[in-house]
Amino acid sequence: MNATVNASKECDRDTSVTSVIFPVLYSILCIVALVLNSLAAWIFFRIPSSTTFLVFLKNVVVADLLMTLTIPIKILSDAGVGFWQLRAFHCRFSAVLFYITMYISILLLGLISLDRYLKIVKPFGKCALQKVRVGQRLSAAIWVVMLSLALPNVILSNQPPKPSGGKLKCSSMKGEAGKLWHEGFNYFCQVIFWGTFALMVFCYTFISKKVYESYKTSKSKSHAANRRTKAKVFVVVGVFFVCFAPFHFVRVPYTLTQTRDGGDCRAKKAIYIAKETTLWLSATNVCLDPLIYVFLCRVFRKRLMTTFCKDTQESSKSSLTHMEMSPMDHTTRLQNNNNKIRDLTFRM
Ligand SMILES: Nc1ncnc2c1ncn2[C@@H]1O[C@H](COP(=O)(O)OP(=O)(O)O)[C@@H](O)[C@H]1O
Repeated sequence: MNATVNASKECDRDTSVTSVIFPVLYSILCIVALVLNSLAAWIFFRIPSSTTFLVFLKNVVVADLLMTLTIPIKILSDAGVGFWQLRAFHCRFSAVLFYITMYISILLLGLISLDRYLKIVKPFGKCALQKVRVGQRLSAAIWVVMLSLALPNVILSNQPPKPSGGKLKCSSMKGEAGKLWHEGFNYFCQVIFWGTFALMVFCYTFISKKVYESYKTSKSKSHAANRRTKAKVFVVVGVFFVCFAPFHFVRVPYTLTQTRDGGDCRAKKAIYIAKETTLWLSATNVCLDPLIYVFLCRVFRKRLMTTFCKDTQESSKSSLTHMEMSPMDHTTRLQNNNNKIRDLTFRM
């Protein structure tokens, strides 16, 4: 670790392009995310938390809203507007909140896929993880653990800021211990992302297999419907992978440029641009999550429709107490195990 401190002092970042492009991209993202997530929050907090699924979705909305609120500070700090103190505030507090809410969302999206999987394996909710209380405690534990683990990133960013080449590097505010924690915590976050991705692939592959089997045994001729269901299942994993994977490929080499000495300056600059680009891509997830609510959560969809089209008010009432299942579905599920699987998956 003796090679860690003052890693890239002599290699200044070229921010002539990034200080224009990223503020514009983040501004668009922030406006869209604010509208979509405020609407999602407004709808969700009028729906009682009757299932673990709703508990997790509500927590994702809160994490996404918090992440969205940190974006204006990133925009100003990237654009070089304001004093270097604003950049220091971004490095010490705002960026940490940005990252940590991103990982809280990732963990919750993993729990949502597990919840969907359990809904098929144990449709009558016998598993502890399917209890609302357990879901609430688990969500609270994720917030407490993640915020506590990120706290040293705040506390150990305690060195006097040394702006270089006009833009302060966040790692320059960290001492040896700060850089060590920063690097270690980034490895931990890699485990969170790849672990969650593996869990999602497992759960959604199982779900899609069950859907396929249910179509086969029910001798459904509707290949188009089968394909649609499979597409629905994989859109969730696909969106997750496309948004987050590029950033996680780049993050480790980038972190090493922050914590280790040496290395080619041009390569470091390229990795910085790659990190900023892929980070923006990850941040787009705050806009895509509300689309997943519409896509996965029938009660959310119904509420949305009652809000905007009065005609559907009556039909929605019945579904509010039985999230994802109408009384008709109950009967069908009891009568036919194959239909049950298909019904559940359609309602993801
Ligand atoms: N996964 C993470 N979780 C929490 N905080 C993080 C994470 N990654 C980086 N940070 C913190 O966010 C701040 C900005 O980090 P980073 O984006 O790497 O710096 P820079 O903006 O100079 O490229 C730092 O204080 C860092 O410790």
